[in-house]
Amino acid sequence: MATDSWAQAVDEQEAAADSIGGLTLKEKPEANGTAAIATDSSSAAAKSEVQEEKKPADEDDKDDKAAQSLLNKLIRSNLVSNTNQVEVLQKDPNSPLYSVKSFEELRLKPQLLNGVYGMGFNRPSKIQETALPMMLAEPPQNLIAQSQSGTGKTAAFVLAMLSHVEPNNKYPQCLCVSPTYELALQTGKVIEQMGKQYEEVKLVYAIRGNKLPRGTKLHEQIVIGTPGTMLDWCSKFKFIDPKKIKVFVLDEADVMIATQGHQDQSIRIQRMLPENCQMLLFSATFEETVLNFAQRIVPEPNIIKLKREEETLDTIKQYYVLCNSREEKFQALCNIYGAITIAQAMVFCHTRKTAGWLAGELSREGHQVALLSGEMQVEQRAAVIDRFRNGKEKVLVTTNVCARGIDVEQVSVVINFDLPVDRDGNPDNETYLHRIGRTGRFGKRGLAINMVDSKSSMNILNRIQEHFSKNIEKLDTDDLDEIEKIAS
Ligand SMILES: Nc1ncnc2c1ncn2[C@@H]1O[C@H](COP(=O)(O)OP(=O)(O)OP(=O)(O)O)[C@@H](O)[C@H]1O
Repeated sequence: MATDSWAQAVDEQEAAADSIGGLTLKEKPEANGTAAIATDSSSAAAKSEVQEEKKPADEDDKDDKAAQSLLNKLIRSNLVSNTNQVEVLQKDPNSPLYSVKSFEELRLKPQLLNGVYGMGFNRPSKIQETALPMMLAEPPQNLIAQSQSGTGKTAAFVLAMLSHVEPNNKYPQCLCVSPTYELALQTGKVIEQMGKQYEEVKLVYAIRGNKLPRGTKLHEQIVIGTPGTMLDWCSKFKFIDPKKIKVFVLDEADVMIATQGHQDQSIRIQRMLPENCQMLLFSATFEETVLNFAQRIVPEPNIIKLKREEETLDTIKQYYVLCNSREEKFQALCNIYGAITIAQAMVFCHTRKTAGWLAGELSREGHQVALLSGEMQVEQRAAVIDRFRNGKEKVLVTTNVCARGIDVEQVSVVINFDLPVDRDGNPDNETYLHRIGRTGRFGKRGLAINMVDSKSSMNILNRIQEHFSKNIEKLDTDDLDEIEKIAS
C-alpha cells in the first residue's frame, strides 16, 4: 500500500474518531457519563483546609519571600536549567516562580495530598515541581509546559484543576480538552483517583455518545472531553456556562493540532472563556507550529520548554536492527522475545495490513497478542487498551492510533516494526518520541528497538538520530548474548 494513501487514511480515521456517534458508555463513565470522585473526606482534613485559608497575609508574604530567595539561589546556581532538565522561560522575571521539594510544600489541600500519596507518589517530578507553584499561585498564572513523555504532566494539571475547584459551587469550573476519547477517559481516571477523598467534587465526560437531554445544566465541577463535543456543550447545547470557567486545560497540544478540526474547535472554546480564566497547555513536543498555536491560545504565558537534546529520556535505551524483509523483521522480533523477558511490549506498524499480519504471526508463535488499529470504533479501542493495561495480553500491535499519551506502566519494550514517517516520507520525529515514550514511564527503564529494512529507512533513522542528537546503536538479533546484554 502506498505511504500517502495509508497515512492519510489513518489521519482521517483519527479525525473521525471524535465524531463517531451513538456509542454507549460502559462502566467507566457511569451510566450518564458522570463520575463521583470521592467518598471519604474527613472533617479533620476539612478543618486544616480552613486553617490554611485563614493563614495571616504577612505569613504568606514571608513564604513568598523565602520562596523567591530560594528561586534566586537556584537560578544563580543554574540548578533550574541544569539538574531540573527543564528550561524555564518566564514572561515576567519577577513572577513568583518557585521550585519545591515535596508535595507538602505545594500547599495542596489535605484531601489532595492524601490523594497524591494514595496513588503512591512520594515526591513531585521536575515538571510537577516547577509547574505546580505557577499553576497554584494567586492570581493563577497561564502556562505553556513541555515535559518528556511519562514525566507526570497529567498528574500536574489534574492537581491544578482539583486545587482550584470550589466544591460548593455546583456548576462546571474546569474544562480539560484531550485529543482522543481514550485519553479523555484516562485523564478522567487520574482525576477520580487523585480526588478520591474530595467527595463533593464531580466530573463529567464530554465525549460523543454521552448524550444529555436538551436544557440540562451541568452540576459537575470538572468537565473532561474531546474538543468537538466540548464545544457543542459550551455553545450549541449550553450545558456549560463558559463564563464561569476558572481553569482551561489543553492536553497533548501537539496531537491536537495534528488532528483536523481540533485546533479550530479548541480556539473557539477558548474565546468563550472569561479573561481571568487560567489557561494551561501541555505537550511532550513543541515544534514551531505547536508553539505558535500554544501562544495563540494561552495569553501571556509562563513557558517551560525543554532543550531538543533533553526530549528523549536517557532511561530509554534505543537500538536498531538491520533486516531485509518483513519476514526477517518478524524473525528478529522472535529472537528478541526468545532472549529477554519482556513484561509487556508495544509494536508499531505503518499500515493496518502489516499490523494485522504481524498480530497473526505472533499469535501463531504462541504470544498473547492484542491488535489495535484505526478502523475500530472508539469503544472497541478503549476496551482493547483496557485489556492490555490489565495485562490480559502481553503484546499490543498497533498503528499510530496508540502512539500518544496512553499510559501503561508495564510496557518495557517498544518496537518500531516500521519507522514513523509523515505523508511526504520524511521522519516523523514527534511520533517517534511519542511512540518510544510508551515505555520508560516515570523513570522506569525502557527499551526501544527500531527495525530498519531498506536504505531509505536507514536514512530515516539517521535523520531521527540527528534530530534528537542521539546515537541509536546497532543490535545483532542473531546474537542472543548481545540481546541479553541490552536488557541487563
Ligand atoms: N510524582 C509522581 N510520583 C510517582 N509516579 C508518578 C508521579 N507523577 C506521575 N506519576 C506516574 O507516572 C506515570 C506517567 O505520568 P503521566 O501520565 O502524568 O505523564 P505524562 O507526562 O502526562 O505522559 P505523556 O506525555 O505520555 O502523556 C503515570 O503512571 C503516573 O501515575
